[in-house]
Amino acid sequence: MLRIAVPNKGSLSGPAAEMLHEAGYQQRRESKELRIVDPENEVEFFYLRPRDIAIYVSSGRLDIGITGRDLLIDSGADAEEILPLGFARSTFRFAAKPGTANGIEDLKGKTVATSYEGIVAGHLADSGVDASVVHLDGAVETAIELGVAEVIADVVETGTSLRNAGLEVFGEPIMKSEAIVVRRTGADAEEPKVQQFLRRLQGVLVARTYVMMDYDCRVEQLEKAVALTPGLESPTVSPLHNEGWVAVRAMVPAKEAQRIMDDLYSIGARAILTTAIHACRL
Ligand SMILES: Nc1ncnc2c1ncn2[C@@H]1O[C@H](COP(=O)(O)OP(=O)(O)OP(=O)(O)O)[C@@H](O)[C@H]1O
Ligand SMILES: O=P(O)(O)OC[C@H]1O[C@H](OP(=O)(O)OP(=O)(O)O)[C@H](O)[C@@H]1O
Ligand SMILES: [Mg+2]
Repeated sequence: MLRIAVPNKGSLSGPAAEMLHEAGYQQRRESKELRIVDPENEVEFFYLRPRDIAIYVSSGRLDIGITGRDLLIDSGADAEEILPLGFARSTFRFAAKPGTANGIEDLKGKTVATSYEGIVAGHLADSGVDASVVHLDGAVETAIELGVAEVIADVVETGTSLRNAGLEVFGEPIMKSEAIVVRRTGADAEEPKVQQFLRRLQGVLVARTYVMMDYDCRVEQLEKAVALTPGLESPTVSPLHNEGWVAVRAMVPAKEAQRIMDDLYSIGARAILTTAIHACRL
């Protein structure tokens, strides 16, 4: 049975459970459940704090985990990213009152408050900057107002929390993060049960980002049309009853579907349809 760590709280937990559900796995019905077994799929899910997941996975007691890239790096655990999942996207940045600092070099001798001490201390050391780091559990934006630090380093998504605290980001982004699947460093990623789990999640990612497009076009326009809709392998082309016409079917990125439909129409394609993909194995 594959043992999988899933975030029990915070920004990662809802979207992670939704993705696992879409991938056909049972999920807990009640937010206090700590573990569930899904016997049909031969997996067991452990609901853990997102920050602890890489540590459990690195111990080898759990096979796989879903966490944030920033949390993995912050933990320093012996685990590696094997699949990015495209949700809980954020950047990790320094911020301060306007006019305090323009770049990391201005942090010398200052105090930085953060919940991600591992990332910040590592980044300061790599940059050769000598600054103190104070660890806070959350709501670090308030640390400056209350005099605990001159600078903070925190997760930024929309920037609303920083604006509300009267703070501004400065310097280069320290890192970009999103939800990821982690595995113990050096563990056999080719293991069939692990591969099957990853294929299911990849299927969800593809179903979310692609649509199926069907259209009819004249044989003379086929090469131009196929250049617009190359598909993943190659489009399916079938003859129509009307001679000189073909039907084409290909997967296209959902974000580009409307533009591609306009372009196909302008080269003479007709009966252009898109349909959602519910599940897929590439
Ligand atoms: N506002 C946000 N937008 C996108 N991702 C976020 C946001 N806040 C946190 N994250 C991401 O979520 C992960 C942190 O999860 P965690 O549950 O520890 O914190 P949280 O979502 O801030 O929840 P809480 O602080 O309430 O416990 C990190 O990978 C981080 O990048
Ligand atoms: O750029 P934004 O869209 O405002 O999002 C970023 C904020 O979201 C998270 O905070 P959360 O609400 O989880 O509170 P916390 O600081 O206690 O973790 C994060 O720590 C930032 O404060
Ligand atoms: Mg938070």
